[in-house]
Amino acid sequence: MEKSITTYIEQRRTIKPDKYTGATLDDQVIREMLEAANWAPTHGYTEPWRFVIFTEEGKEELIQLLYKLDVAEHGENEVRYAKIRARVERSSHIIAIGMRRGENPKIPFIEEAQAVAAAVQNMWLVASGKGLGAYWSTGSVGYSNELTDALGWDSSRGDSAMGFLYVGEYKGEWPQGRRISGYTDKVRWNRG
Ligand SMILES: Cc1cc2nc3c(=O)[nH]c(=O)nc-3n(C[C@H](O)[C@H](O)[C@H](O)COP(=O)(O)O)c2cc1C
Repeated sequence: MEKSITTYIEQRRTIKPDKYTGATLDDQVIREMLEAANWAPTHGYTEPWRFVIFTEEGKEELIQLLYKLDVAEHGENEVRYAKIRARVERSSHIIAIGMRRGENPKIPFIEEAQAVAAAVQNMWLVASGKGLGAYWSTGSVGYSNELTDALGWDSSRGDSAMGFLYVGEYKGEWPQGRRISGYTDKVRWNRG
């Protein structure tokens, strides 16, 4: 039987790079994810999501960039360097996520950020639906001006990086999801 959309949503999972096989996926699956991202909703067709895809030799550049930002915050640290390297190397593609501010001043920052999050969710659903590992990491530098500008966006005009979606092949058992409470604890109905 075909899976329903709610099942895809419930089975979307965070799977971190230490669980990936290390194999390189065909770019085609990433293109499908990006196509899904581009169908996210926006207020005023601003379509603010931007992505930089690091794969193959590009991963080395990302390791150096992430470590440079990490050193600025924590100083030189070999253990941290090894963690950054392993996370990137185990991944097949790492999608740097950005929000590019539109020209319409009536659209507030929060709406552009929400649109980007919707785009990431779309990508993530496609990845999980294909049984791939995916992990959205923001960490301490995920929104920084330094990262934003290093990725080719412009923090001075309000653009912002929004972390990374790590993607990789996963062969393990599909993880169980967990929620602290059901939706009924977060919802109030009003029928007048
Ligand atoms: C905007 C955003 C940023 C996140 N950043 C991190 C992060 O920096 N580190 C981390 O371990 N998990 C991060 N996560 C993943 C969450 O921890 C994860 O989604 C949560 O544990 C629920 O698991 P699930 O995605 O399998 O439902 C982030 C998730 C979102 C939505």
